[in-house]
Amino acid sequence: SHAWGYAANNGPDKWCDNFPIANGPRQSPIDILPGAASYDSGLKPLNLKYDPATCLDILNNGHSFQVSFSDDNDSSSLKDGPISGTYRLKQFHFHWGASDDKGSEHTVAGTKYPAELHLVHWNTKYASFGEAASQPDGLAVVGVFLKVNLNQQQVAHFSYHFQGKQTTFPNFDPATLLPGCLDYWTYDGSLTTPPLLESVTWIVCKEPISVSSDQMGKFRSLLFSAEGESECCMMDNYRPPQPLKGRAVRASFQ
Ligand SMILES: CC[C@H](CNC(=O)c1ccc(S(N)(=O)=O)cc1)c1ccc2[nH]ccc2c1
Ligand SMILES: [Zn+2]
Repeated sequence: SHAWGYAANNGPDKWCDNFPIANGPRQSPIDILPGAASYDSGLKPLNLKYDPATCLDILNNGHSFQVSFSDDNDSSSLKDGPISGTYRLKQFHFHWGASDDKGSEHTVAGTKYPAELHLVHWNTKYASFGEAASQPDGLAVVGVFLKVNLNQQQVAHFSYHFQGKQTTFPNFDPATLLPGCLDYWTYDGSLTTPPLLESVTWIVCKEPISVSSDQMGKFRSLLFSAEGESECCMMDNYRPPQPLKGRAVRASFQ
């Protein structure tokens, strides 16, 4: 399989070599221009329902760490917002930078946040995540910006893991990662990592959540490398904004 990553030799500028859709018409992330987003009164509030009992494990997959959820029923799911039907939570993960001045994938009028959370959901009109991931309305990802609040307590205790390391992570409630205000921008986009499939309805929250600088330090202590390999800290695992190519960005708020 393709050894894509975020280094100079296998990073975002090289992904088009093995994944030509990288230059497709609905790639993500994008730079969100609030002044150019059109308020759509038809957009409903997000209806997020998460059951901590569905939280399975935490895995360092070599590109980020992801917390996976059992998705054999609707107990952790997303409805309303810009979507129709029910989308089940599959996993969440983060993207972050080597320093607090970068790390988010979406940007807001050029502003980069130190990190970005992605809550990945799939449309239950399809049989599985894998099938949904290849459909234009298959996935819905809720993006939440993280900002550093110097005396903020820990968001969650993710200690460092080698690539491939997996540990149980019982009863984590992802609702604790949501901002108080769920105003959002929405647009049609893609996965932000290979295979870059153009199957994502993006829902990016306007309000960031706060994390401690210690928490950011813990992210940066994660490793891209596997056990026994020369240690390579996991950071700057973000794709830069991609061309909008005429897409509309709608706002759920005025
Ligand atoms: C279909 C892709 C999937 C792996 N990737 C993801 O699940 C994924 C999810 C969200 C985002 S983001 N940053 O946009 O929120 C990026 C990637 C995936 C799943 C099963 C697979 N079997 C073989 C290959 C393979 C790839
Ligand atoms: Zn992501």
